[in-house]
Amino acid sequence: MMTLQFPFSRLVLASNNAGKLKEFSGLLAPYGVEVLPQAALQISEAEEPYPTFIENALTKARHASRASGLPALADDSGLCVQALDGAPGVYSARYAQRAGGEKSDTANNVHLLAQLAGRTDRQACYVAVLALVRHAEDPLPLVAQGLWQGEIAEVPRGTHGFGYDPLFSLASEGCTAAELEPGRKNQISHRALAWQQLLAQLGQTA
Ligand SMILES: O=P(O)(O)OP(=O)(O)OP(=O)(O)OC[C@H]1O[C@@H](n2cnc3c(O)ncnc32)[C@H](O)[C@@H]1O
Ligand SMILES: [Mg+2]
Repeated sequence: MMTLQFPFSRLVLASNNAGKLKEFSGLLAPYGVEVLPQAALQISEAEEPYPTFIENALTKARHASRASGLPALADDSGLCVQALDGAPGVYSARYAQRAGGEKSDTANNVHLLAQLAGRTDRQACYVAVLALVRHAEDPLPLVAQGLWQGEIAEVPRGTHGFGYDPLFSLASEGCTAAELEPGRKNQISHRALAWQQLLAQLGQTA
């Protein structure tokens, strides 16, 4: 295990997604940094109005840092499906809601399957963009991205993970992301890859 000195001992995790929080607690565990989910500090959810992951990630990080006075790490992520011209993309959390349905993982999965009905071209990519700001006005945030290629299954399988994981099928693993052990997902996911990129940058700047 690489030992690494963080330039700070505490940070706010600028997310309200329980699945992400669980994955980040695993990813950050070895580094001895105290991680505070923003809800624990009564920080409101930031607006995510932008068309790119990076803009939304930075906005979430700055919002949490401004409210807490602490460094903040944000993740803006989503699923990009080739046959749907990259949708749901930055709207992944709000996919069914934007079509008049409810805001839930189940509704999003049902909507995605409906959009792909009859399609055999089912390639997709998970994207995660991380932004780490040392303070709210940080002019030089650390930014990293990770991509994870898969295919959208015909039926959901598996109970681990969150979001679109039951539909995200991995040829190399022979299962969906929701059938992977959480530790395995945290080695190979878009979020894990982005985190490794961020760590490399921290190594350079610490
Ligand atoms: O903004 P925060 O508070 O972090 O939580 P969120 O769920 O709204 O997060 P995003 O705005 O980044 O939307 C990302 C959506 O993309 C999907 N997603 C991202 N990463 C995923 C993963 O590892 N597994 C399954 N679905 C994922 C899932 O539907 C998320 O709700
Ligand atoms: Mg969000």
